[in-house]
Amino acid sequence: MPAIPHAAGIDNTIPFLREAYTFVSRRCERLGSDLFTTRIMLTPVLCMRGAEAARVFYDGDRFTRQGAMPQTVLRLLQDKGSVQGLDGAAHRHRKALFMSLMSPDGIARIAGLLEHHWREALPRWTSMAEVRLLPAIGDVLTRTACDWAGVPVPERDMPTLSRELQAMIREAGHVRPGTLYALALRRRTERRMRWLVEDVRAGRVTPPEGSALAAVARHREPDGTPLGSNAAAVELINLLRPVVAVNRFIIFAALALHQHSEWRQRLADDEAWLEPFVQEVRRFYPFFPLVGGRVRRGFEWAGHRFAARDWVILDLYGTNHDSRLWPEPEQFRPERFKDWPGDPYTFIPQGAGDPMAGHRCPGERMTIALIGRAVRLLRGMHYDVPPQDLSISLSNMPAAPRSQLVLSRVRAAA
Ligand code: HEM
Repeated sequence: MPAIPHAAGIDNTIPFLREAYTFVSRRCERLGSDLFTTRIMLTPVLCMRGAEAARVFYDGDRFTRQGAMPQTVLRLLQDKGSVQGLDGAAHRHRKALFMSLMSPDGIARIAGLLEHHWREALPRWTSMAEVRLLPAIGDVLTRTACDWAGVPVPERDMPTLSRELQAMIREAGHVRPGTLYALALRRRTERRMRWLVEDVRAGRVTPPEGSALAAVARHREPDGTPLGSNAAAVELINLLRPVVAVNRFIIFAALALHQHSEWRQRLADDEAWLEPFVQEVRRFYPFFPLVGGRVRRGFEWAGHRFAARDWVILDLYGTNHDSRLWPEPEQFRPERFKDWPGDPYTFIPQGAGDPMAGHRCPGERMTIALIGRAVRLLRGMHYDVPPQDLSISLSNMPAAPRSQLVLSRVRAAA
């Protein structure tokens, strides 16, 4: 069996944290291999990238997410009892709950709610000297997500909830004092959601029919017992938080409209460019750098023996920037998505494979719809982009322009 190359260094934790989005692909290039072994946090890990690696990682039940992420990331992004921690039939049963909420009607409704809350925020933005777009869109999306999910939140609590949800996303890639603060905030959000589920079950709150709150509160485990209220709270947050996280893609879309301004006109001339533009935003800009898994049962692939409990990392960002799959990957070119056949293993910003069967993100169509609606709303606004630091550090997970994209002189189009 040919040996898999080993990356230089006894332990690569510090380079991993420093290089973040480019850690895996740099070493793949250097070693001339799509797989290599190393140590991170003193633990042996196999890193891989590319379409074939994505297929192995996502097809079948080879990998579990249990024990595959640092505790802080796990607690901020998914937490115990969530769909991500389940495997096999139990996972598919819970996943069906998420997929049932992603109907074309449900997605059209959330895009309409985004527009409603965006237009509601616009008069405030026009009265401000400057609007910092990342948190401003985070606030709009918090309202959108709660409305869509049927989660009632008193107006006075909205800013706090928005701060809590945004902190979970911002701190997930770090271990620093802010991370502990975000964890404490998360506990508060979990309590709020647990009480809400208990209120629904006790008949004190009636959720809108067909809403996410109704579906989660009424969900039953495969053995017919109701989902525990802690797990229900975690799953509700698993619907709210990622909707708010779409603010990062929306500011990347705004940045693309600013830096590739010819696309404003092309989008105005032909609406058919909207989806290719959104897809290129999701490919080009950095969001989830990678996903981790642990081998469930031993298997062999590419001449390598994967033993049970082996830790494996799949490079999402590197696969989306693999020049064999995406020629000139560092060019922003929506044209590449014009007649794209939709391969589920080459373009993987939200995971790969079949979302019904594996851990691929259930919210991908929703994400595309939200970014698309936001692009239309941005095109319908006038604003200036004053001088600021728009650079994006690929060492910082999750990435964003350093300035968080500041707009000035915001006004609605005539
Ligand atoms: C902001 C854009 C988003 C990004 C970058 C993103 C990214 C991802 C990725 C990479 C995974 C796969 C993790 C794995 O393989 O273990 C995932 C899973 C997941 N995402 Fe998303 N996501 C986004 C939006 C959404 C939305 C809008 C929702 C729901 C409203 C959502 C809910 C979930 C859930 C529940 C899972 C776990 C699925 C499972 O384990 O089967 N995400 N997401």
